[in-house]
Amino acid sequence: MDLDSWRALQAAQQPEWPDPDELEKVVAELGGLPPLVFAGECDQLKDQLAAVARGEAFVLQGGDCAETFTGATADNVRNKLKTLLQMAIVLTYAGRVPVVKIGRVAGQFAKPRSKPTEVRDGVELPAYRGDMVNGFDFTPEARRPDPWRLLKAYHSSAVTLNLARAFTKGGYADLRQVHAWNQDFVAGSPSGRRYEQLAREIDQALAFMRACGAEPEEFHTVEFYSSHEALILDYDRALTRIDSRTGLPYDVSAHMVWIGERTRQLDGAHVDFFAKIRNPIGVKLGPSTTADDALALIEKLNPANEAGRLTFITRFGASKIRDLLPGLVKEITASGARVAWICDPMHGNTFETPSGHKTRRVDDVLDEVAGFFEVHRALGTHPGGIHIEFTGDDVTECLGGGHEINEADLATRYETACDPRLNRVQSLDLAFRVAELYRG
Ligand SMILES: O=C[C@H](O)[C@H](O)COP(=O)(O)O
Ligand SMILES: C=C(OP(=O)(O)O)C(=O)O
Repeated sequence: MDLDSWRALQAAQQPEWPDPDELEKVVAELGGLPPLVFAGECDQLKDQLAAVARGEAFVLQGGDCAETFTGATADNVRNKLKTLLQMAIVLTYAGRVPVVKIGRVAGQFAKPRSKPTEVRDGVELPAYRGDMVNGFDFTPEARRPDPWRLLKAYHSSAVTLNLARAFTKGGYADLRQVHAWNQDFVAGSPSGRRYEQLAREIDQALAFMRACGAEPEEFHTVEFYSSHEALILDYDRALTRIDSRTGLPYDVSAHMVWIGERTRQLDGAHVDFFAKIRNPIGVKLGPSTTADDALALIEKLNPANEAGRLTFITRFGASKIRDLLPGLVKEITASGARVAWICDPMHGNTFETPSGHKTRRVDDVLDEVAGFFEVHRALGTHPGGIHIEFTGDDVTECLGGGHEINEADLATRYETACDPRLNRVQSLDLAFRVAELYRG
């Protein structure tokens, strides 16, 4: 199998590295570094995603739009996990469904952009493409792509994943901590109070289980998986290893990787590379996707029709999902293809305010999710999960939600390096809404 056949194809959204020799050195170094995840863990996630495709579990996938090197701190990682755990417990308890927890973490350092350059006050510089490629500051030095950043992305991913593993396996994710996840600014919000009630019910259920002598391992730790958009192919190729058990290639930079809306060209480099690796993979599908496009992607990426291998992450926008999703789901279901369907209610709902802030309305996010459930319920197919951009902090990047953030508030704590994220209260609101939709 030629793992490098993608090199002969058109690869969209790649940086123009100024010095190919430097890139070669970095890639050689990355190639000798240990895996961040094990192939067996990727297989385990694939099995869980197969359950999602069968309608037996639900995916909660989320994290920053763009992770940053300076953001890889204990507080940040803990706050993100706390949010994810709170959302997952709401979905599990109120939605009555097993939740597969996947972070957009430990590798989400590269961004596709609509325009290759950015202009400010008449000065034009390369667009920021994520910390893996260049710096956020608007200076020629920062915006120059630097291949040594690939190595920094690896180390930052390792640090983040190490923390995430420690938090999820070392007691923090224990169900007895269910109240601790609800502290600070989130606790006083309506969803925070609703959560507290739910946590009390969980306490009682746990006490009852303990009294019965039952205390399964699952109550003390959670399975948590990493994922990112595998955009910069030099990075993901350098971290692809042959699994000693099976002799098959896995991208060991994350458990799951996905192809973005801007790089899913059927004859492009990304699809070719993804066809070779054995991880569970996702493909983002935007409003221009036809059923034929999706069927051709299935043929290339999952010819064996293995459940759990391929997840479609739709991101149509609230105003389009009810018109565009049914045709796609109908034809793909009729073809017999086994895919999991996940809704990304963020990327089709972005707009810019007159103040120049990229934002999203929480109402649009909720509406797209509602549309996703309506379409799948009407067709008898499984609404398999959500894919969101969120943070564990009290940021003001999306409009509306529990604390009613309005346009004038956006500048207060607008901290994203790329697209606007839900804050923790908004994320919790969403989790309650999704749980209702799931049970309904
Ligand atoms: O996160 C997604 C994309 O990278 C992002 O939406 C592109 O943003 P842009 O239109 O500002 O380039
Ligand atoms: C770029 C992203 O999304 P999309 O490919 O759907 O635009 C993303 O999820 O970061």
